[in-house]
Amino acid sequence: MLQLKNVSFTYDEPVLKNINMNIKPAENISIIGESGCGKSTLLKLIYGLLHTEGKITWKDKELLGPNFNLVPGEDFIKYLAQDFDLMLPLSAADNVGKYLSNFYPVKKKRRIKELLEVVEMTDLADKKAKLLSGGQQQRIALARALAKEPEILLLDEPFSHIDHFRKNKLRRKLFAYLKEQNITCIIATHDSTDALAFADRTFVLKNSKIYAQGTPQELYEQPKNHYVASLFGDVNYIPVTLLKADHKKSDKVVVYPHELKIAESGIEATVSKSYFKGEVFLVEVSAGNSTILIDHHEELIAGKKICFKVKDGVLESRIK
Ligand SMILES: Nc1ncnc2c1ncn2[C@@H]1O[C@H](COP(=O)(O)OP(=O)(O)OP(=O)(O)O)[C@@H](O)[C@H]1O
Repeated sequence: MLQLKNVSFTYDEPVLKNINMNIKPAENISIIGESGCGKSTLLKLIYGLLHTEGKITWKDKELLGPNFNLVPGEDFIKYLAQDFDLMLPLSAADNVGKYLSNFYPVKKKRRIKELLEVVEMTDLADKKAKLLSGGQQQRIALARALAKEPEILLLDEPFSHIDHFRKNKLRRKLFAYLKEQNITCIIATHDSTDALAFADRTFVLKNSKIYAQGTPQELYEQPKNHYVASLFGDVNYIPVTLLKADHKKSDKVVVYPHELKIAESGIEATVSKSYFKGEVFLVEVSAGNSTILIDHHEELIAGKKICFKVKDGVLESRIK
């Protein structure tokens, strides 16, 4: 178990205050939150680059941090920072094998080949790192982080430079590999797909604290509020009275665009814009004083009068 007890950190101002987490071996955790909320700082504290007031333990052994370790960082943890820190004159393969022992050359070669396959870089194994694109460098840095079979892998925005086409396949491959190898992984991310599809649990950071936590499904389906829901993409925050005329309180409710449907009757609205999203159009409408986003199968022209409804069961599950 990786345990964080009252982990706090201050640069000029407090960035993290009393963070508590219990993470099981082989769990995949995502940390999400707006830019500057302290995600990278938390990874640096766990790795041992920064010293914390609180206590961090792995399998009941305290990780003492940089004030006690001559070389900051723990051997059994690999930390992939946002700058990948590759040896640019070396080839992709040599970068992956950089920290592997030369004592068993056949084993080393096999390991490099295996990792290049995980990150789909086999074809570029001999190319110098300085000649690789940003996304290719990032994939090599990922493979290098995995090379010495860490017990814990800390990833800071690991797919930020990788194109969409490759990202989804790479993510599926990487996270399957981590589960297979029982590697505990904590990923700091802006990308809701990392948090939704691949994490066992997600922590939301805000105002220096853990603001919400749960399985991705719990956080998405029952978001604590608009802030948490908006980390997963477009979301509406609608006065309940607009959706339910007999509602007495002045509260608002989170409704995702796919939870609304354009119908023959319902709440009256005027279309202001349609955005092409691939599978659907995101239709922006105004109703009362609210601007609302609705997923719809076809484009609607600005000025068109429509009616919409909330899909069955959504309001009942969100209104307390
Ligand atoms: N070396 C530093 N000295 C002073 N302040 C810092 C330093 N590094 C980070 N900060 C500040 O600490 C806060 C948290 O930074 P951190 O990089 O952990 O956020 P983050 O959530 O990872 O952001 P992003 O998503 O943009 O990478 C920010 O306000 C940042 O400006």
